[in-house]
Amino acid sequence: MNEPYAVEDAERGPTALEVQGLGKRYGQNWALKDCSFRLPAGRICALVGPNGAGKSTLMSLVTGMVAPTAGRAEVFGRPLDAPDTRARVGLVAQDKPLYAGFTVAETLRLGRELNGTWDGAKAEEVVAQGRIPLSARVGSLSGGQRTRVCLALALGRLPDLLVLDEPMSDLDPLARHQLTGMLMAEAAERGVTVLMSSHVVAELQDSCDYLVVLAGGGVKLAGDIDEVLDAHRLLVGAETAELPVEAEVVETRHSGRQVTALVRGNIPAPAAWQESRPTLEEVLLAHLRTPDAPTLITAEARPAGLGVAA
Ligand SMILES: Nc1ncnc2c1ncn2[C@@H]1O[C@H](COP(=O)(O)OP(=O)(O)OP(=O)(O)O)[C@@H](O)[C@H]1O
Repeated sequence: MNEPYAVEDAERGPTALEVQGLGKRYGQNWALKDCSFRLPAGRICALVGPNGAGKSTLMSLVTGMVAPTAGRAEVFGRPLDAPDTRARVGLVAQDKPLYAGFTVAETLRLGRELNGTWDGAKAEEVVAQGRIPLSARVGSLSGGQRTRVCLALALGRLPDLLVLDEPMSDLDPLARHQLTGMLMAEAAERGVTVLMSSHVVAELQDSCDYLVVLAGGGVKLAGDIDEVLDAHRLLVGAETAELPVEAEVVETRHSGRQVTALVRGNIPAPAAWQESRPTLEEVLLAHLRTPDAPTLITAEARPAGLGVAA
């Protein structure tokens, strides 16, 4: 049994993951630079960003697979090299490393032998849900079936933080639905925290309640999804309509004689504009199209080192 969460912020509750100024450079190029955010315990966090933004690099850093060039990462208040910290983290990497010559049963047995904490029934259930025979050789499995075996290995370890790099990309619709249900059950029943990357907004909308967006070399958005959406407003007006000067403009787009603006700031929309709450997809697309849009990191998502004041 793992210890209770090590860090408890009196006002913000326990923290699962905190990264501060985290960066990784390969040669002259930064794969990830100056990345700072906080992920509270028990949340299911979507990690979003354009290709090459550094999502996989961030996941490798926070699971201790790769050493940072700059900054630090803490899991449940401890550095990754502290004893037992790595054991609390489960990873399903994008390249799904498994031994092709092993059967599924042998793979799960290896999981049991390599991990102090192991729930064999849970791991077998994940495999059985996908109707994968335990006697099948891993090398003969499809990409989606291999993903499922990796998930079984990750969940069998009973991690407190589960890091999933595009886990849905090769799963069929039923398997995606099952995975979403599994993650929500793990979060509700065991308080597991999930950090999951995906390019498919619908998947994230169904399963995630927290968001981190990487773009343009840093964190652009971080926080509770509802809070992030509530901070934005979509304004639609005629080409000649002027935006309120106090509005913090994320993006404006022109189509025909109409202008659509995504803005922040709690200001009354002038009569010339029609106002609505944007969808997650509208907010994400606007930030992905506009890498220099103003950053929003909610108070809850700020690492302690940056302070909680706005
Ligand atoms: N081992 C490595 N050696 C050199 N460069 C690397 C290495 N790993 C990543 N990079 C570079 O770092 C940048 C970020 O890569 P990363 O895979 O983290 O992005 P990503 O956001 O996960 O992308 P995608 O959405 O395409 O999966 C890219 O420019 C990539 O080429």
